[in-house]
Amino acid sequence: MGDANLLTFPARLRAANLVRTLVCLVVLAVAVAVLTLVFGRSGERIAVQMCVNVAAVVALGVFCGNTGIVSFGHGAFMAIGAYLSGILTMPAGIQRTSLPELPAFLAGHELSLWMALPVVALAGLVFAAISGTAIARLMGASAAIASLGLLIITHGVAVGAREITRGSQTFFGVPRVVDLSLAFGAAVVFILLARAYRESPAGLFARAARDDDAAAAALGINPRRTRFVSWCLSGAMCTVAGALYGHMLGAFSPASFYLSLVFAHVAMMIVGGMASVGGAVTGVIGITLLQDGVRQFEGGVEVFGVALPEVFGLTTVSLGLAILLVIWLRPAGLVGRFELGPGAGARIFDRISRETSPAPAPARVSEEILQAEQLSKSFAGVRAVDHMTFAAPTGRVTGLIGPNGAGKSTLVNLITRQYHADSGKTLLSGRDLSTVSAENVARAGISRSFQNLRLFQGLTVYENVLVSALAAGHRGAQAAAVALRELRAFDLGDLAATRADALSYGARKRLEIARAIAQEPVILLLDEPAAGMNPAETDDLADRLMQIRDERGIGILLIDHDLHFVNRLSGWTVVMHRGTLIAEGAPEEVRADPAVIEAYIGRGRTAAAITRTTKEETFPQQGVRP
Ligand SMILES: Nc1ncnc2c1ncn2[C@@H]1O[C@H](COP(=O)(O)OP(=O)(O)OP(=O)(O)O)[C@@H](O)[C@H]1O
Repeated sequence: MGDANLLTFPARLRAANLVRTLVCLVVLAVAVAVLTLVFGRSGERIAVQMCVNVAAVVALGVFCGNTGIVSFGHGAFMAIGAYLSGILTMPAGIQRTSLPELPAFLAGHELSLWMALPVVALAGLVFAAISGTAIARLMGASAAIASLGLLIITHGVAVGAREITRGSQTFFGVPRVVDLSLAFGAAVVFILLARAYRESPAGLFARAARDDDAAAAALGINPRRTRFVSWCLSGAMCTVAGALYGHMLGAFSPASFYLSLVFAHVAMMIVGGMASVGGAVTGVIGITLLQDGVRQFEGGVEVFGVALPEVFGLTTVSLGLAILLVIWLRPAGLVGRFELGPGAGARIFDRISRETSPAPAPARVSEEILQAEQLSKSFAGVRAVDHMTFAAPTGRVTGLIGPNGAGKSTLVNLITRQYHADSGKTLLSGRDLSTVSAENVARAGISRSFQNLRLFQGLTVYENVLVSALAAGHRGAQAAAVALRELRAFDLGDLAATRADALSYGARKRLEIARAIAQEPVILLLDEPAAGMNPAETDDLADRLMQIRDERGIGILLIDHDLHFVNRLSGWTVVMHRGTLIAEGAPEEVRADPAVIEAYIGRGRTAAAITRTTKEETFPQQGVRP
């Protein structure tokens, strides 16, 4: 990508996102049109149900797609929406007979659906905020199981609260006011909302934390908060979808929102592809057509004169088979991670693209100093860091070297609070960072790269850097401009639209540093940035880092096994061995220090050997730890 292309990239990305949204809407409109035009009244009924399901599954995807956690709890929100809206809109006469013991504050409102929906959404939001405080603390399978627990509890309460829900009996008298235009309109609004959230800073933070919790925290993003926000929005939307579902059915019971509905919705989301809104839409359309097609056969039909028997449960079995097949053949779902690329968007929307100029280099940082004081950390008897004290000021590259297992990475993890120190302190210009969270260390101005690459694999190169600029507090065009500046600084412009997991190793390394720098840190911690690079790439990286240090005045703590690389950059070298500081000083002094020579090479070798030594000679055992 040339410079001109890079400059229009943010605008083209916005255009591509607009195209993706339009594609979702057009696909849904075509499916609705085909159903109603080809199958008449029965097709219209299916289309209404399909649109309500699109709303529900898109709402479910707001949490699942952005956080990567499968939730089963959304049936609970739908039940709350359906019952609350049913009670608020029910004609008073019917309510008196069907719910004679309804608490007074709920009785006799007779609201229109439009008046009831905001109340329902608010109730969903409150319920989501309460349940979300627990669920957002969890990840993966634990969060999924907790959401299932929420569904089971809510179902139990719905069955038990007879005076409000009629228990397990049918709850009737809910005005059936959801027609095709309302259902389609709701689906459109939900798709727009979900797309807008996905591309917003909050949505991008959630997707970054989904891909790598620790790396997101190292940028100052609070992963729990991203899950909480996604859960709340998704919960409120699901409650509204539940209200629409209730007003579509007119009569329902707690079982209507229990396992079979939840299973169907999760199946739709997984079959279409959990990672995108388009996946949710595709899944609902595909499964709806499949279910309605199969249902024709469930009661027994005659095909070419052959009478097929009645097969009870055929629809559920076919749904299960569809899931198994898709998971087997396309684990990421039908739509998968495929999304219309920015290139295609650019062709359509080039004329509306506005150029973004890369941000100028930030002002030089003020003088600050990072200090570690007596930091210690043990792992099951291994003293990884032992009373380490050193300082890394701004405007200088401080080299941190030592043989394998010396404790360098552990030290960095202690500074960034990924590990908690057993004792000792970290101070940034006197401010104690030893008790703050990893996010707050990042916000204080310390950013890092990881020894074992931790990129946001599902995001593009541009998004990886953009998320860092957004986390640093930039917004809109300014965030885009900062991202462009760092992409240029690390020669990643050509790869802006490429997903991080498709990059070469050298480009991944550069991207991780570009992402850390986009945070505009005061101190940058680089853990083996040149590992795996060839000599030309290493030299190139050294040039880029020196330019950044000189232009911005930031301090760099540089760990690497390539001593030529470290010596070229650093003005001060700190040497660790077995968790302790064994030497520090100007690089040439340190090179001649007998303790350093002994730690690295053993007795009997000369200082000159260190300078001559290539990293392969010195560190034959250097490996990559998971
Ligand atoms: N999470 C962990 N759990 C248990 N032991 C650990 C952990 N992290 C580090 N260690 C141990 O602490 C010691 C120091 O490891 P560390 O990775 O900090 O060294 P290093 O100097 O960065 O090594 P290298 O140059 O090989 O990356 C080693 O003995 C290592 O096995």
